[in-house]
Amino acid sequence: MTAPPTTAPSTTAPPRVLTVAGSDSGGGAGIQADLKTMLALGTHGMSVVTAVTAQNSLGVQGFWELPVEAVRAQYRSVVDDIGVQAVKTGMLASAELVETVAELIAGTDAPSVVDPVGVSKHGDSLLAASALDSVRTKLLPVATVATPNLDEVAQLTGVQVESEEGMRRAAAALLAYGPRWALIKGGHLQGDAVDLLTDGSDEHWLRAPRHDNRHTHGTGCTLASAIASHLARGLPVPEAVAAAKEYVTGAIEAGFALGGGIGPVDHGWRFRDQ
Ligand SMILES: Nc1ncnc2c1ncn2[C@@H]1O[C@H](COP(=O)(O)OP(=O)(O)O)[C@@H](O)[C@H]1O
Ligand SMILES: Cc1ncc(COP(=O)(O)OP(=O)(O)O)c(N)n1
Repeated sequence: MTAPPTTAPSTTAPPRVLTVAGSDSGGGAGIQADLKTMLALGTHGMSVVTAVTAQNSLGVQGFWELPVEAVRAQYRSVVDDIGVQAVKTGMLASAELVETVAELIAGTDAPSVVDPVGVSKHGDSLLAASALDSVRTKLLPVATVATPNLDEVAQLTGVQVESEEGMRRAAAALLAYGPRWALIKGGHLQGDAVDLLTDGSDEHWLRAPRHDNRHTHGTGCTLASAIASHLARGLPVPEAVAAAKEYVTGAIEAGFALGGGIGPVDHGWRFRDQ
């Protein structure tokens, strides 16, 4: 009789991506959006939960932060054993959590996508005002790509954007805090959905048709996780961002109604029947 194999035959593991973010009970944004995006893009998603929100299509009804030790322990569990090829951050809630996560990322040898989540689409604050300075001085300096929307970049830099030229000024102001690349998302402007990616010398304008669909909950989380997924697959930043933009544009076009308010983008749009 032959002995059973001691290990199962293994297939190659997909690239590993870690999201450090808040949970969205409604499943459209936060950790849930990140993990769905990672799966859709062929990567193995892992999570460090920073806060738990009670959230649905109508807004955020409440949130609870996790203790710093719980965030640190989740991060160490994943990174020390499994390892990561890219990290994405989202809702970090407080100055203490921002500083902890910045320190953890600084000690990790992987590219990072920092989505400096401030306020949800419904206007609910997800980051304490007292944490803004920690985002500027601790988190942005360790980011490979920082992906603020227009409200977030205005809060962080003081630059109010009303035009594509304004996006250039906002990107320059953001880069002064130290991220390698700035991706300024113009989703809240009129006309085409135009984003600017720049490292201060290279400039890439990403343009997509605006989809007139109110079900856009989770756009920012989805874009940032898609960028992290493509970075983990080994794409350079401009290519990773272009591929992520294509994915989020399809997800927005396919966004669907759920509940009585703003429904989610469709993370599975590429798998649906035509
Ligand atoms: N209605 C839309 N149609 C197509 N693309 C959009 C639309 N709204 C936002 N986008 C794009 O979605 C991505 C996320 O942007 P945005 O919605 O501004 O982020 P956030 O969720 O952080 O506010 C960007 O690439 C932006 O250009
Ligand atoms: C838990 C949690 N994290 C982040 C957000 C913001 O997500 P975003 O992708 O910017 O989408 P909108 O909320 O603006 O639609 C969130 N709502 N919840």
